[in-house]
Amino acid sequence: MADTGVQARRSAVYLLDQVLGEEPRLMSELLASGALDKLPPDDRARAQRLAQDTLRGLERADRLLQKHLQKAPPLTVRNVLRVGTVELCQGGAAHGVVNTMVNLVSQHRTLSHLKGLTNAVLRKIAAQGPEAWGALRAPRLPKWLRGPLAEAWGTDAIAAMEEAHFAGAPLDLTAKGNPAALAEAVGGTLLPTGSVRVTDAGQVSTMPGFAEGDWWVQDAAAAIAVRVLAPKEGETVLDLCAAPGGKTMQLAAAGAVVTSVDQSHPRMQRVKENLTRVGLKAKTLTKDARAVEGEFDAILLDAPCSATGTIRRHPDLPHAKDGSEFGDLIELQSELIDHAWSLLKPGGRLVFCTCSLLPDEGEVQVDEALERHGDMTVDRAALDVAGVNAEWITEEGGLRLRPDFWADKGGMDGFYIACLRKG
Ligand SMILES: C[S@@+](CC[C@H](N)C(=O)[O-])C[C@H]1O[C@@H](n2cnc3c(N)ncnc32)[C@H](O)[C@@H]1O
Repeated sequence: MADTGVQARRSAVYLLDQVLGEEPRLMSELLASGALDKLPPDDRARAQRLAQDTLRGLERADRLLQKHLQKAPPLTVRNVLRVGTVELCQGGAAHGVVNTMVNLVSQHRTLSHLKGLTNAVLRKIAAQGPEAWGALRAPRLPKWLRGPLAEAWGTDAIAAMEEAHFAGAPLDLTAKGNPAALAEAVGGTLLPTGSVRVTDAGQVSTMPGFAEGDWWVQDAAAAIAVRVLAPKEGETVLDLCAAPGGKTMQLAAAGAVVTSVDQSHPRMQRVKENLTRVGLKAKTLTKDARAVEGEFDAILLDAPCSATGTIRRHPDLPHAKDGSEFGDLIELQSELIDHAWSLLKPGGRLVFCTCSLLPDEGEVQVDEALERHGDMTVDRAALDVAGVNAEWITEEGGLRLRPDFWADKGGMDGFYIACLRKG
């Protein structure tokens, strides 16, 4: 009889081979290019979860494994051992995990000779690993990222962020209507900022209200940007870099007349699908944000960035990236701010945000934009939003959100948000 866990584990190992390979790929890219499309939905979800759990616990797994390995086996076998170790240390049944992992290696075209090693190592892990696991530190970020973050926030803060990354993220929802009613319907908690948090959520599309379009998935920190912009009924609002459309939907739900722009065709398609599902309207444009014309009452710019604030959800990022493309992103962010500024009516407001933990993509961008634009001021009053803690407000008047904030509630994505007023 086929063990459904075999397919999911083989696919988890495949994902890890790609993320940790010589030409590292992001999991989101792999999934978008159909890497798991042949799997049934349950296996697909399980493969993703196993790969993500393994990436979150990679340092711990490697520490345990190194005691039992004289030299590093080929990457695929190392990843089989890593997935097995994480499963065993998180309470997986020893017999099932070890047998499946040994089978994966024995069925491999070129690595089958390593099945004995796989068996021996995982049996030792099954005996000693689970106890040792809990005593190990939360895995550290790689040096290329830990260095600049420690410089910006201090080593204690980085350690707290690493704890948050290791803990992963619950599911946050934004209600189209009443958030308290949504919290009750889905068995979630209403967060101070109005998002609804669900722990141990199952498949999103089977949750109450999904088919009816009552809500969409959106991290609580990401949802704050639109609350800072505070759209009013009938205002013209431009949402730049909008896909997959979480903020477009918030703006449209508030009654604004929304123009939603993203340069990616497939991602814009998702904005349209999302709007249809929730029954909201926005004008959608697929183009470079720097080519948009017109004049708007308010603009939201959720600029492309390092995404270092989303590591709780994307534990592949620190492994698949090395920071080399961040310089180009930082330059693009200032070009986007400048163009957005040219589209804003006098008296209008631009909310600039990034899901980044790097000040160069947040605080520094705003400081520099203020130097370039004599008619730009920071609107501190806009940060007076329910649930926003005064300690999160920065010197220049933006909001610095970090994954270690709300630790007792399950954390939040790292974000930077500032409201800039024209004239
Ligand atoms: C952080 S995501 C946006 C998330 C979105 N605002 C939401 O709330 O769902 C950044 C987006 O910027 C888009 N993008 C990157 N460069 C762009 C450009 N020059 N013009 C327009 N969109 C761009 C990417 O395709 C991506 O969808």
